[in-house]
This record gives sequence, structure tokens and C-alpha cells, in this order.
Amino acid sequence: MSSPIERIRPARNEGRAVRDLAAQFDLTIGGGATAASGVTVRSVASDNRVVAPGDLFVALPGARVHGARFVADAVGSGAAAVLTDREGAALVADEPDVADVPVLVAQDPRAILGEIASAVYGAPAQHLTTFAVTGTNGKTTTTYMVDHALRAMGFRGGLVGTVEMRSGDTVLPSRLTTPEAADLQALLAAMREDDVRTLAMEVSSHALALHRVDGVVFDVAGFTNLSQDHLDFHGDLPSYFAAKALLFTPEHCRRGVVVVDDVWGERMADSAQVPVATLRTRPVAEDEPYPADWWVEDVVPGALGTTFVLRHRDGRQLHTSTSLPGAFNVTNAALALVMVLEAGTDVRDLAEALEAAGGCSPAVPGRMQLVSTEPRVVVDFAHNPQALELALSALRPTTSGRLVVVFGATGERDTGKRPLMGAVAVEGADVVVVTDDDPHGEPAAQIRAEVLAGARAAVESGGDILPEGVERVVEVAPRAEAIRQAVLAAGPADTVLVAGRGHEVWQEIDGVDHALDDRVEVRRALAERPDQDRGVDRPETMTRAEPKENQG
Ligand SMILES: CC(=O)N[C@H]1[C@@H](OP(=O)(O)OP(=O)(O)OC[C@H]2O[C@@H](n3ccc(=O)[nH]c3=O)[C@H](O)[C@@H]2O)O[C@H](CO)[C@@H](O)[C@@H]1O[C@H](C)C(=O)N[C@@H](C)C(=O)N[C@H](CCC(=O)O)C(=O)O
Ligand SMILES: Nc1ncnc2c1ncn2[C@@H]1O[C@H](COP(=O)(O)OP(=O)(O)OP(=O)(O)O)[C@@H](O)[C@H]1O
Repeated sequence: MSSPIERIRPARNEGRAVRDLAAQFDLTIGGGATAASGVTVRSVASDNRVVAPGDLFVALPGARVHGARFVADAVGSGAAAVLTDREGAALVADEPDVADVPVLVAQDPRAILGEIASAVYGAPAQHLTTFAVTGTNGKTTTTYMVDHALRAMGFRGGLVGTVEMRSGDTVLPSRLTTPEAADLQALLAAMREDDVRTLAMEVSSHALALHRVDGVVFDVAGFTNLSQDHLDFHGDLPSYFAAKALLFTPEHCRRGVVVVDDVWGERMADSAQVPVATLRTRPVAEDEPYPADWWVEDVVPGALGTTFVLRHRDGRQLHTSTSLPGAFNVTNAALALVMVLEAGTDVRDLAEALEAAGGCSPAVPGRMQLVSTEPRVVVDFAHNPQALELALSALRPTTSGRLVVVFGATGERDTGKRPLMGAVAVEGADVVVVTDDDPHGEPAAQIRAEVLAGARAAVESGGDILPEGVERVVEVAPRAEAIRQAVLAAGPADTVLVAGRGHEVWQEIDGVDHALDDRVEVRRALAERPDQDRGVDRPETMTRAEPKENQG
């Protein structure tokens, strides 16, 4: 959806005098005779469509349009002052509607937006204990796990990410994984008013490159992993890595927790400019004492989840579990819990809270979400090669029948991953159904063709000899029909993984948003199956694994 974020504002905020802001940030003041004389701004907006009286409207230069095009409309909606760059100031110099409004001019308004918004709202982030998670995969799951652990300990929590935003018990829609700085600071100010004490949020590489979290120094920042994605924006992996590494600098966090299961994690730990605790979740070799500050042992997968032990070199240990399937969710849970511990939490307090809560097992919408059993149908958000590979490998050991995957690739995003995802699907599944994901403005058939090319090449190089009439790779569109056919064809022992969209409920085709929820389509197809094998619909959360004794 391209609509702007729903504006969340603090009910009360003193705001700041424009003159004070100009002095603090060394800004020149343009605008009419009344420029800045006694003008106070009480909130900040960078999109004219959500401006309210008393706002500082920040007109940013963009890739598509300069925000200055919307200044007159913003002033008409009550903006009390404007911040822009020299180009923007020139664009509005002759606007009669803007004549009496102070116009602050900055060299790079996007680079100071976060700090200015924080100043206007009274540095709201300082009133919260803040946790940030970055990485190619696992951000959403890990932030839900951090928030779950903190709430289990009794904190009133805030959550910001791809799926939704939460302030205490209030749930708000999410438009970006990481909101723009003006919206984020307003949200933090509203959370402070709401007596929220902790914040768990996803920080995307886009956000770090675009200064969205400037004005927040996170108490603890976590790194999950890095693999191919978003190269359309960053260009190449080293630049993508550099964007994520920005989080582990004193401007953005006080201390870090880095998963060092691979070379990118080791590099992230080495390059961090803040104190970092390292976490190894891959198996620890016998002769490898202290592979990291923290590590995971005694991982025991079970039908209802996985129990594991988190250990520190100083002897601390935490016995717990997660009902979210797959080794990668043990990694996410371990990262989440180490972040909470590295914020100063006593391991016994955390252990007791988790035991009472049934483990580290939040229901994360659209992340390995079990929609039915017999056949088992799982809806997941995997939309890049690594995530798809891990989601399939998580399901294979407990699939006694065929493993079927239904997926596509996103339009207008990293095209390099399309054939790779096709190949990964063939490696990991018995039957591959290539369909549409979110084509956006690209021709859907072309995207499918690029995915199919990788899939078919993998079949040929794999040399499978298939029973007559069994097709390893099929193309079915539209997506709802692909899901329907896969679910109707599944036997009770089969697993169907519907991957790529997870929680999403809108599919953009040629700029038009169409309602499409994979979970609804799965349930619709299940209802078409003969009565005796319609599958057992599952509640949002699965039952929990029993954790062992916990030790301090
Ligand atoms: C690459 C990117 O992130 N671009 C973001 C950026 O666009 P831009 O700088 O080109 O801005 P623009 O659209 O030209 O608009 C310029 C200015 O005019 C303002 N404007 C624009 C239109 C209008 O009617 N009124 C108005 O005031 C805009 O608010 C903006 O300040 O600023 C815009 C305004 O906030 C964002 O909407 C836009 O995000 C686009 C929609 C987007 O798709 N971003 C994705 C790639 C993104 O950020 N994804 C990450 C997650 C990635 C992942 O890990 O999966 C995320 O954090 O969500
Ligand atoms: N630690 C992990 N390592 C690899 N893959 C993972 C990991 N955690 C989750 N995944 C896979 O990646 C998909 C996305 O997970 P999640 O939404 O938690 O990550 P994300 O970083 O928020 O993704 P996005 O940035 O696209 O929102 C999951 O559906 C799962 O298939």
C-alpha cells in the first residue's frame, strides 16, 4: 500500500520554538516577516497528507519528487513552519500561501530529521529501554520474541516492524518495516505518554541508509545474518553490509549482540564500534572452548517445539524452548534472549518468566504459521533464497509424505534472486509450484519465467528420474489458484509450504492493490476437500514444548 502512515501523535507535547531549533541545528531562517517570531512547533511531519496544525513540515528531496511540492498544502493544513534544503526553499520562495511561515534551510534535511524530531518531542527514546534488530532474515521473528520475553517479565512493551506496530495493548497498522524518522519519533512520544517502558523494533538497511532511526541510541542492537536481498537498493553485498554495520556505532546503539554463525556475522562483530557480545548457535565442536560469549547447546527438536540451553562463558545458563519450527527459530530465540540478558536482566528472572509463558513462543503472523495438519499447510514469509532454503529444511524432517512449495518472486525488487529461489525450491521440495508473489509494476509472467528458469535448470542438473506423469516443477497463476491446486492435491502425510507473503493481505498488480491473504486462500481450499481430509485447522499459536529445569 502506498498510503502514508496513519499519524500517531502524542496528545500533549510542549514542542520547541523555531528560533531555538534554528540555533541548535545551525539553520538559516527564510520565510516572511513573521518568520520564527514566537513560532513554536509541537510535532513533525514529512508527508503533507498527515500534517496537522502546529506541525513542522519537513520537505525532503526524494527519488520521485521533492517534498517542497507539498509545502503549500501542508501550510494549508496548519503547518507552523517548514524545514527543507536550498532547492526546496527556492521552490517555495514565491508561494503566497507560504509567505508568513518561517522556512528553515538545512544542507541535508534528511540527515537531521531524526535529531530535530527527537528535539521537538523531548527525546522520547531516552524514556524507553530500546532494542533494535537488523539482518536479512529473522528481524520480525526476533523482535516479536524480544517483546514477548519483556512482556513475560511484566514490562509494558512497544513493538515496531513489518507486520504491525504495538504500543502497550494498542495495535497499529505498519506501512514500512522501519518508519520514517518523523513518524517514529512521534510514535515513541506517544508510547512514552502511554507508559510504555520497552521498545523492540526492526531496523532495515534502508532505514539506516536513509537516517530513519537517527535520534535513537538503542540500548541493545542485534544482528541476525546477511544474505542476498535488497541489492536493487544497495548495489552489492559489501554496501548492504556497510548499511547494516551503521547500527553498531555509538550514534545508534550502546551495545550489540551479533550472531557469529557465519563470516558476515564475524565481520559484523569485528567491525562494530561499540561493545559486542557474540552468539554462536551452530553446533559447538568438542575441542572448541568458548566459541563465543554465548552459545546454544542441547538442542532437542520435538513435535511441539524445540528445547535448548543458552550458555555464557561466565557459567550462566538458561534452559528454555520455542514452539516456532526450524533451527533458524532457535537462532532467533537465542538472539532475542541474549539481547534481553545483555540489557542487564538477571538470567533467573528471565528463566522464570519464560517458564510461566511457556517458552519463547510468540505467535508471529505469517512466519511458519501452521494453518492446518493432515495435510500440514504452513504459511511463511520466506522471500529470498536463504529464507526459502531454511524454511524447507525446517519442514523436511517432519514430512513423511511429499514436501510441496508454492512461491513466486517480488516484482521491482532484487531480480538476481529469482533463479536462485527456483533452484533452492527444487533442491528442498519434492514438488515446486511457481506462481505470483507481489508483481507490483512488473509483468507477472516474466517474473515467473525467471524463477522457472532457475528451477528447471536445477531439475536438469539434478538428473531426477521421475515416475511417469509426475511433474517436479509446475507453473500456476494466479496465486490463489496455485494455493488451491496444491492444497487439493495434498495427501494427509504431505506438507505444503506457501511462501513469500506471510502476513500480507494486499497484492499489488500493475499499481492496483488486490486483497489476498494466503491463509484465507488455504482455508478456502481446505474447505473444498472431501470431509474426511479437510485438515485440522490450527489456532494462531501452537501448544508449547516443556522447558527443562532452569539454572542461574
Ligand atoms: C527506497 C525508499 O525506501 N524510499 C522511501 C523514500 O522515498 P523517496 O525518498 O524517493 O521519497 P519520495 O517518494 O520521492 O517523496 C519525497 C518526499 O515527499 C513526501 N511526499 C510524497 C508524496 C506526497 O503526496 N506527499 C509528500 O509529502 C514524502 O514523504 C517524502 O518525504 O521516502 C518515502 C517517504 O517516506 C518512502 O515512502 C519510500 O519508501 C518506499 C515506499 C519503499 O518501498 N521503501 C521500501 C524499499 C523500504 O523502505 N523497505 C524497508 C524494508 C526492507 C526489508 O528489509 O524488507 C522498510 O524499512 O520498510
Ligand atoms: N534466523 C533466520 N535465518 C534465516 N532465515 C530466517 C531466519 N528467521 C526467519 N527466517 C526465514 O525468513 C523469513 C522472514 O522472517 P522474518 O520476517 O522474521 O525476517 P525479516 O528480516 O523481518 O524479513 P523482512 O525483512 O523481509 O521483513 C521467515 O518467514 C523464514 O522463512
